Parts: sequence; structure tokens; C-alpha cells
Amino acid sequence: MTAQDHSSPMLDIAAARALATSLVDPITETEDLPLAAALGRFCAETLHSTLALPRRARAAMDGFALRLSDLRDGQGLPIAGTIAAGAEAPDLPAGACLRIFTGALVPAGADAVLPVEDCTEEGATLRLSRRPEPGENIRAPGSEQPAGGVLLRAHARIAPQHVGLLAANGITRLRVLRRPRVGVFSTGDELDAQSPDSLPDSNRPMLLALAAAAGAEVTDLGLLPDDLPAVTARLADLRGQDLILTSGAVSMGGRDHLRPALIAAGGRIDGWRVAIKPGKPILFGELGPAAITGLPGNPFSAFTGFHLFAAAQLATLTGQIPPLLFPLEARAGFDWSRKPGRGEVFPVRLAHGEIDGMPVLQRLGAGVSATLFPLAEAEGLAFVPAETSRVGFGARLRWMPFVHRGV
Ligand SMILES: Nc1nc2c(c(=O)[nH]1)N[C@H]1C(S)=C(S)[C@@H](COP(=O)(O)OP(=O)(O)OC[C@H]3O[C@@H](n4cnc5c(N)ncnc54)[C@H](O)[C@@H]3O)O[C@H]1N2
Ligand code: MOO
Repeated sequence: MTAQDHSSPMLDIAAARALATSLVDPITETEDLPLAAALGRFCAETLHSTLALPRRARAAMDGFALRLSDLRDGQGLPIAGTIAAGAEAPDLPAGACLRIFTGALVPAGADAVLPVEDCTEEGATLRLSRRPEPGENIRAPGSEQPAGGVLLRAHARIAPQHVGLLAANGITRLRVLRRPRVGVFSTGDELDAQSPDSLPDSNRPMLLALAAAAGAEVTDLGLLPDDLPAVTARLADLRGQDLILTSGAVSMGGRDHLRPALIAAGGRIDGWRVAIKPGKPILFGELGPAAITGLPGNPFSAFTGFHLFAAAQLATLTGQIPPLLFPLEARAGFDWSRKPGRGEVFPVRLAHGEIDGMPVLQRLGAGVSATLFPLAEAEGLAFVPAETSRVGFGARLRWMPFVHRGV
């Protein structure tokens, strides 16, 4: 595709996602890390448990370990002692019971632990208010985790619960993928602090933050000016990124230099423009070994473009299948008439209450892509298909909450 090609048809969302992800390859380089440094990283290999847990029978409640065959109706049991936490348990003496605490080793010979709530102590004698079931409140060896079970699959993102599970299995180091390297440019002389009517650059810090939250090692590549030779030279010099994100300069205007600069710098344009609102002017390309995704300049369009396409590229880089878009169902807590023609993404938050057992979403903002203000209170993004002309109160909606997957 050339930089002048304004007539090529717009991609639909699925085709654009497929194209975007086809431009990146899963990372294969790995590094070895201590468990404490692995949060948010992607596991390089499937980890299996080497132990069945618990290794030995342990009490599930504070109470008394006893042998069911010692119980006689109406008779108590002498309390022969206490099993201290962390201590080796003595054998259970014949005809007696032992005081035991949650997690302590069950003494050999005991086949139930009766909780303190179900007995009373009369001096050194235990009175039982009921007969326990065989095995009651005993965590049997291997009952919680099999040996050889999967602890963490290759490419899973390491979340706090994985840190706990691996620690419980005595794993203190693990092999993770190197982070995807993402460089972010913004474009436009109006963002230069020296210009007379300068605007704050919101997209670059936001895209750096989005990529970092998705697990990338991010590099701030700065601001590209509205000058074709200068943009070309900056792109031609670029090394060491897996994915380059830009915002702005990708539409039709005379200052929209990204496409010609990418070609002049030796790159390729693989796709341009997606049938979606907002975010139509978006570019998918390559620059040397890196993919380059040119997001629109309007800040909300850059934000949605990241969620729809760049997030899928990052998932692919880390060996994952990109998650489904808008996987959850909810009901509209608003009535909205719109112009059909393009699928539309808009910010939402959860309203109080439910309709037919489903969460209710409130639409935020007025569909203006130049502002991030509606995101102040947003909890996710919802989607309506191209043909929809009205979303009535209570209508079904698809949406995706903002979550940093797996962490
Ligand atoms: N004739 C046409 N004009 C426009 C079209 C079109 O199809 N034909 N598309 C419109 C749409 S939709 C969008 S979105 C914008 C996107 O254009 P660009 O990607 O080329 O973005 P810019 O023109 O560079 O900037 C647009 C807007 O966003 C502001 N901006 C840019 N970068 C940042 C940043 N890092 N932080 C904050 N704000 C930023 C910029 O100042 C402009 O206001 O084009 C429409 N026009
Ligand atoms: O599609 Mo633009 O991205 O409307 O704002």
C-alpha cells in the first residue's frame, strides 16, 4: 500500500486485528528471575508441582484428634496432651485424645478431629457433643494438590495468586519471557511546549502507561515534528523495539506525515483505516523487524485503538491468544439514538442495580473523541455494531471492563 492510496477500502475490526497481530512474532528469549521479581511477567515454560500437598495429614480445625473406635456412648476421653504447631506429632495414645491446632500434624492413629465448638473440657476429660465422621477435619495427604499438576502454564501472566502458589511449592526462581519492547512517539508541533499555542501531550504518557500495564518494557521516543524529512530521519534511526506506537499524523491532512515518512524510512504500510468510531484513521505497518501501529491523534481514539489493536499485538508477542473483544453482556441504563454506519466504542460505568439479573451500564460522554474526560469515571468500554440506530433502555450490550489481564 502506498502513502497516497486514499481509495483502499476500510478494514473491519476483526480483519484489522488479524492484520495487526500478524505483524508481530511471539517472543522466545527468556530470563531467569527470583519469584519476588516475577509479578506481571509471562511464564516461559509450564510449571508442574513436584509434590502432592499436603505432604502429611494435617488438622483443618482447632480441636481434638481422636480415634473413632475409642468412643463409647456417654463417656469422655482423657486429654493426653497438646500437639504444638510446627512440632512432630506423638502417636495418639490408646483410648485418649490430643489437643490439636489448625495446620498441625495429625498424630498417627487419629482418624478425626472434633472442633472445640463441639466439645467441652471437664478438667483433663473431653466431653463430646457429637460423634465425628471418619476423616472429619483431617486434610489427607495429596487431597489439596496432586503431584505433577499444572501450577502455571507457559505464557500465563504471573499474578499475585501465582506468586503464592509457587511459593507454596517451594519455587523461588523461574524462567520468564523477556518483556515486549514498546516505543511510543507522539506527533504534532502543537504539542511542543515552545509553540505559541501549545497543548499538553496526553497520548504519549497514556500509551506508555497502557503498554507498561500490559507488561511491556516501554521507551519514550519523544515528539515527532510536523516535518516529513525530520520524521523520516527519526523513523529510519529507530532500533530495538518489537512494537512502535505513534499517535496522530495518520489522517488525511497536509501535515499527516506518518505514512509517507514510514515508506521513506524503508518501512511498509500493511493496512490503513478501520470501520470504527472513533479511531478510523489507524495505520498498521512494519519498520525493520518492528511492527508499527499508528493510532489516531484524538486522545480517546488513541485509547480505544490501543485496547482494540495494540493490546492484541502485545498478547501475541507474549505468546497468548488475544482475548475476545467485549466478552461480557450487560443492559443499557440509557436511551441513545445514533447514526448507523460504523461500529462504535464508548466509555461506560456500572450503574447501581440490575435488569434481568444483568449488570446495567451507564454511557459516559457524548461520543467526542477529542477528550479523555468521560474516562474519569469509566470502568470499561462498550460496543454497538454498525447497523444499530438506537440503543433503548434495557437493551443488551456487549462490553469489556478495564482489567490488567492476569494481574
Ligand atoms: N479530512 C479528514 N479529516 C479528518 C479525518 C478524515 O477522515 N478526513 N479523520 C478525523 C478523525 S476520525 C480523527 S481521529 C483525526 C485523527 O487525525 P490524526 O491521527 O492525523 O491526528 P492529528 O491530526 O495529528 O490530531 C488530531 C487531534 O488530536 C490532537 N492530538 C494529537 N496528538 C495528541 C497528543 N499526543 N496528546 C493530545 N492531543 C493530541 C491534536 O491536537 C488534534 O486536535 O482526524 C480527523 N480529521
Ligand atoms: O475516528 Mo476519530 O478517531 O473519530 O476521532
